[in-house]
Amino acid sequence: MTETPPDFDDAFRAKLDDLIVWRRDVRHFRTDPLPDGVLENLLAVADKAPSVGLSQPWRFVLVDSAEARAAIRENFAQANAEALDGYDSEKAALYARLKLQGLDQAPHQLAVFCDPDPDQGSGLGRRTMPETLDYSVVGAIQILWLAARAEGIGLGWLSILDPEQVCAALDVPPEWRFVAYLCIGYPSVDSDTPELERVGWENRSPLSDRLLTR
Ligand SMILES: Cc1cc2c(cc1C)N(C[C@H](O)[C@H](O)[C@H](O)COP(=O)(O)O)c1[nH]c(=O)[nH]c(=O)c1N2
Repeated sequence: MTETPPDFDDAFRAKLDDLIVWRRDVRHFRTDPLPDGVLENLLAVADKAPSVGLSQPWRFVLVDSAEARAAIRENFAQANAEALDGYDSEKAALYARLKLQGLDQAPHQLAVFCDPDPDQGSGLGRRTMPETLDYSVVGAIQILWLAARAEGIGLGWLSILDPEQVCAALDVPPEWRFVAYLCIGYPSVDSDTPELERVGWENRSPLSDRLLTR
């Protein structure tokens, strides 16, 4: 343990802002795998994320088998078809054209779960808000996302899935809660603008829409 922090100067802060601006949800990947050990190093970085009561409730499952990946693809196809049914006219036509996953190209795929009652942390900080465990898992994913982008590696979050089917397909402990399915690899497209904005699905709104003062 050391008490003397590194010097985070203006140049660092400018680069950090670039990293945050260029972090993208990636759906288009090159198929070449990451060099050995790179993904494990990124997970070790994500493992330093803050967590309620220092409980580290995230559970990572590397999805490598063709059988498991096929089950996820089938799950997505079903969930995406049902999602499409929820739109009509032009929005449905646009939704049908969206690419919302990188399952066919991403060389690495990671399912992320939350342990809903980890011994670690002894319950600290979560009695009134047990959902802070899931919040902690999402925080670890955000750190993984930025750490990957800093290496020029893309990450795409896929949630258009039936969570129970994901748990069954990956044969995880029944109490684990599914949080995210992540496609990881080198992006074949880079942009400082979200894809949903580029294709005309949605635009970002000003922060003032979300900021209240009391
Ligand atoms: C919890 C959660 C869940 C999802 C997403 C994100 C998050 C945070 N996103 C990505 C999302 O569409 C993307 O973050 C926004 O469009 C903003 O784009 P950038 O991430 O800035 O590129 C996402 N993208 C996608 O193509 N399929 C999906 O199922 C999901 N699901």
